[in-house]
Amino acid sequence: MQAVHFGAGNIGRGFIGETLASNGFEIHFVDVNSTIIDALDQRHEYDIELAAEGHKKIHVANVDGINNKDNPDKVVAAIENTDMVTTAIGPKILPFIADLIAKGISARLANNNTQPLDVIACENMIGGSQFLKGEVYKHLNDADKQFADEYIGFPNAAVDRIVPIQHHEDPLAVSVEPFKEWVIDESQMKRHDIKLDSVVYVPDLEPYIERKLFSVNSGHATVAYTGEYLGYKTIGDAIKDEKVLKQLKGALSETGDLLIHKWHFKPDELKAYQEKIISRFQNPYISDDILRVGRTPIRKLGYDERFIRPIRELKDRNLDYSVLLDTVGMIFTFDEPKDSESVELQKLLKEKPLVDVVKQVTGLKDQGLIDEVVASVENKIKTQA
Ligand SMILES: NC(=O)c1ccc[n+]([C@@H]2O[C@H](COP(=O)([O-])OP(=O)(O)OC[C@H]3O[C@@H](n4cnc5c(N)ncnc54)[C@H](O)[C@@H]3O)[C@@H](O)[C@H]2O)c1
Ligand SMILES: O=P(O)(O)OC[C@@H](O)[C@@H](O)[C@H](O)[C@H](O)CO
Repeated sequence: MQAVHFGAGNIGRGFIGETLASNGFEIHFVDVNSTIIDALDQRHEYDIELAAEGHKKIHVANVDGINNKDNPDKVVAAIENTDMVTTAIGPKILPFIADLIAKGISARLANNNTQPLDVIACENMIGGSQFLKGEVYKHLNDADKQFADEYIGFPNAAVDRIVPIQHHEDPLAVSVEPFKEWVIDESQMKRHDIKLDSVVYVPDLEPYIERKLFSVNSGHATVAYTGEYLGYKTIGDAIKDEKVLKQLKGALSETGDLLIHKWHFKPDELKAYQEKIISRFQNPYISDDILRVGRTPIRKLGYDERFIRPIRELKDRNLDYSVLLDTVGMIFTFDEPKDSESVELQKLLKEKPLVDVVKQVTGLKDQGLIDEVVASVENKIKTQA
């Protein structure tokens, strides 16, 4: 079995690569980072280390690397014959790889390759694979689209494993937390004979992706933005501060209420899930930078993202969202010169009235909520000064 995986970064090598390799796949990693791609192509193997007592090593073999900037035709040829396509490159990058996937689909039609294929976006976003499908279809003609409708699936997925930015001499080495969870929407698949061991297949992904995004990611981001606001640099240091832990627990309590009301998760099971998440953030074997977890704040302030969506949906149900709103105020103070979206957000705040920036980045139309976000930001700017 062959897989083409876009994004040989932290989660790509540290989780998707591990899972595909342990299921017997030969993996063609596609990336624009020539250091990583050259090393994969020369060595055909790498090691993952578990960030836990014992530091267990997992060996991944049968891999190579293709640089899509230098060798786009090689990527298309790989897709033409592959059994699976996966991505972990970041939601905003998906549109930039869509044309290559489209060319791969056209090549399958030209060669009459009617073996069904699933393209699975493993990104932190709701509806990631279906979003990618929309981008891919922009590059297909009518015949290609008809072929893709029949043979190419874009099943949404949720992936969960904390993989911080890596600092090793070996560019391929990757240290990951032991916890891992990969869930795929079975109803959107075309290639039903491939069922990966250790992956959970569900008939409807929505409850799972919302539970993941609004627990792990809303919580993680709450620690990052509260921690940064209080002057911390890492998640591990920030979460030791009682104020940060209280903010995290408050945020999880609010998103938990939403998940229970909307999806009927059992309160006891959700509580255990949340407690596990808190302990994962406290893992002493991981050093995760606030800069990474808080990265791309404009994306994280999006309408369907980890703060604004639960806030909107809690408001619709007359439930409390005060801690989430308070945290949103702190996101606007996230001032990190190394993060281009943080720089852009700070620039917007200098150039435009606050209310316009809030409307632009959150996409909110509800004037009451817009006013509440503005008040929260003003409060945070005032108390920070
Ligand atoms: N790291 C985690 O803990 C984690 C966990 C779950 C999900 N995710 C999600 O996985 C995705 C990737 O995150 P990451 O932490 O691995 O990021 P990362 O920066 O480590 O990896 C992204 C990789 O994509 C590559 N890339 C960028 N533009 C590209 C392009 N045009 N073509 C090909 N490759 C390109 C980069 O060079 C990089 O190697 C994100 O959506 C993230 O939300 C991350
Ligand atoms: O990847 P992002 O920027 O959407 O979110 C940052 C972290 O919260 C995220 O990468 C987590 O580590 C991951 O989602 C854990 O599964």
